[in-house]
Amino acid sequence: METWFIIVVTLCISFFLKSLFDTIISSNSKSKKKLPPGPYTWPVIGTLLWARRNAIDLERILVDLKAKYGPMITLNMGTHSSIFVASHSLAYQALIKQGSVFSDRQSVPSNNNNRSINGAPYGPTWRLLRRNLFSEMLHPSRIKSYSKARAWVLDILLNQLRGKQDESVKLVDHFQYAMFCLLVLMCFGNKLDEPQIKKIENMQVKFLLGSRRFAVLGIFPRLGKLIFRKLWKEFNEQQQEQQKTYQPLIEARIKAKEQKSEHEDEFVTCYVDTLLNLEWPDEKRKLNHEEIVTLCVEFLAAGTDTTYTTLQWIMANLVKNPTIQENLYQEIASVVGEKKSESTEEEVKEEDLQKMPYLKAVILEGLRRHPPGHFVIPHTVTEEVELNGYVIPRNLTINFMLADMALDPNVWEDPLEFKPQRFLVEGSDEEAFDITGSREIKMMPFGAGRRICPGYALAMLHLEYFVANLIWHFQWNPVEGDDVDLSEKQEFTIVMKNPLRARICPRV
Ligand code: HEM
Repeated sequence: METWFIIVVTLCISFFLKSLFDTIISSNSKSKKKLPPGPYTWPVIGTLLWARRNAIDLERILVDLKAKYGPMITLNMGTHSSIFVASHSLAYQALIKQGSVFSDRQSVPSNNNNRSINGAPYGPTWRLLRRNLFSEMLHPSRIKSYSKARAWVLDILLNQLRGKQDESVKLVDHFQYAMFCLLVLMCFGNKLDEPQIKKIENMQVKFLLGSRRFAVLGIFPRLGKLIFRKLWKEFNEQQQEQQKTYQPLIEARIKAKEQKSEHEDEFVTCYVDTLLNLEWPDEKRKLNHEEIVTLCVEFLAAGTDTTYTTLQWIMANLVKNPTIQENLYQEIASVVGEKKSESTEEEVKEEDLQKMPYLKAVILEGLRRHPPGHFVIPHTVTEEVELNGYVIPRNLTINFMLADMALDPNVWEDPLEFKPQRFLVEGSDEEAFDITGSREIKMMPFGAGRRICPGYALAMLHLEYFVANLIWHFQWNPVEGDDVDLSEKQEFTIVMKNPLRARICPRV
């Protein structure tokens, strides 16, 4: 018999058994309550159909299903079933009120026991790694210690853009390069040259684009190694390439730390330093270099793509809406004055950003209208639990439709419009918008609750700093005859289908 035929039959049988197993587990749940409603999907056919869909298709289907079934929907996607939540108040009940139950993760394909922050189950490994990132690298004082690094990267970006003044520039490439320069420095403590940054950029982008295909390896970890041999090989090769690239940077950092006393004033702690100090309490040993590389890959992936994608969406809206751009420029100029010379070293300083409520409103509106991820990373529950009268079993993933929530006309007036002023509370002492959702969830571009993005404050700072400076240094105009197109496309995040091009004109 042909090998491919055996593989297809094995695959179909295993998917069928897995679906059956899920159904049995769900129907055997301790509670007599039902799963949230949803359409019936044939196990094998369903698998083949779902395999072809991306997040944008999935979201469109879910929006239609929401109209029919309500704000909680169960979808059998062939290989697994998932529950989707499309309501602010239910997201609040789950992620904030019952946060400890709703913060687990399903295991993903991994050679390292899920020892990354986003992949680790809710427990001691996750707590250790997340606390290290949050209290070491993302502590406000550490974030501040990188202000010189941000000024260095801004200078690189402004010089690149000045060189392109009369062209219609494809901006996202420059935003991407800038974010990599910054995050690589924060990660490895070293200002790398352009070819090195480009190499890392390409490797990380390849890894992120592959991650959707690699997800299938986690569904049947053992059988998957046999069935998807080529994919496993590719996955392993990518991991080896990462090791080969990052290992020398880690070693260089260890050396630099040994010589630290010679350059004490210039020494700023980087992510690798914090990881080299960390110890697994259960095994009483330090992290090995392979484990450190995994965490560096995560740091770069989480901190670059999301931010430069959002930066592009925000700048696109400012090109499309000249009045909003002008209002923003007026606010910036009222705080720091007009730009006086051509120098790219002049900057809107970080401490000035606090005095710019309209800038903050522009960034929040960008995150509402164009969150880079339309769903959170799938959660699971630590124990079977009920939500809104339905059962959430342990073996199913639960996801939150954050982009859809941000367009709910019951919460947001004219939800499709880009209106930063909706975030301004004029003449009121009311606190600024709470992006963490700890009091109420109206939108959640960073997630909410215990798994909320730990990098949200850093991301907000990066967006505010770069948008303010890009608007203060240049006027941004549409390219003649080329209307800014806000259509979406899925890559790792949801990006502009037709990347932004603009004519940029220095203010001085
Ligand atoms: C505009 C920028 C960003 C957006 C919109 C964003 C959004 C998100 C979202 C939606 C999640 C999933 C939350 C969940 O599963 O419930 C997440 C997780 C995460 N993000 Fe971000 N993020 C951004 C920037 C960053 C930055 C700058 C870093 C760090 C340098 C970072 C590190 C992480 C990590 C480590 C996780 C996993 C958290 C966990 O599982 O406990 N992110 N982010």
